[in-house]
Amino acid sequence: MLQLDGISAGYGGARVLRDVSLWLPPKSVVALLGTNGAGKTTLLRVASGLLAPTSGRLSVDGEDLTGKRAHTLARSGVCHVPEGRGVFPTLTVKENILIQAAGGDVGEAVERAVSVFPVLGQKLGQLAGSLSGGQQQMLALAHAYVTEADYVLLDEVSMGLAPVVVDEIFEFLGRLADDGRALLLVEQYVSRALELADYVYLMNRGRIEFAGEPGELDSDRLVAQYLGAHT
Ligand SMILES: Nc1ncnc2c1ncn2[C@@H]1O[C@H](COP(=O)(O)OP(=O)(O)OP(=O)(O)O)[C@@H](O)[C@H]1O
Repeated sequence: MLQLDGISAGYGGARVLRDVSLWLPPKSVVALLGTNGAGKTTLLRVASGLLAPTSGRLSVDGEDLTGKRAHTLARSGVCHVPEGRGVFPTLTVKENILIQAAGGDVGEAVERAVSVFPVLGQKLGQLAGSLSGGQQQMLALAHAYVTEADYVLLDEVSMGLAPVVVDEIFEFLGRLADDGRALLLVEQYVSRALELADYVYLMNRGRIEFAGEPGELDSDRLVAQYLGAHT
């Protein structure tokens, strides 16, 4: 279990998260939804060790990792696919995969990445920055599969992509979930996220305002209060 208990965090003097608790059980899919600026990205950053909380506790499989850096969280099985294109644009696709593999077998890593997104196999020597937006996102997402992370944090990975690419990405997320990875999904395509999710948290102004199963959510209220047009 990836567990955040009573987390407060922010940037400089600005407090963003206020006493947030969220649990991501193994092999589950949890959706984290909320308005722009609610603190979803900040929560993922705390969960992956990119931002130290000012109070509260972060643990993975029972081990207290509060205040530990991102590489320690990565070693404990946490993979963060960040907002935007999480690739190194001036490195080739193959070099990006090599970095994702973090010292593992490169040939095997390339094979795994290409098995989930075959198009990457034709682009291995190309600079990641020259790929289309969708292909860059596929490369970023391949990280989760290549590293065999148990807990995958996904920050709006379908943002700004063509519908056909969004379909492919959701298919991949379903495959990751079937593969037994736990997914924490921050997503603007709410209904698609809820189709995959076992559990959902709604966040507003740095606090969790609802936690429960998707079936318990009143979808009209959800759309009106939190989300705007992307359903
Ligand atoms: N690096 C930063 N320095 C200072 N303030 C920040 C920083 N990153 C985010 N914030 C502020 O923290 C608050 C929460 O931002 P965050 O990105 O976590 O929200 P979010 O729910 O992910 O929103 P969005 O859907 O717009 O990405 C916002 O008020 C934002 O302006």
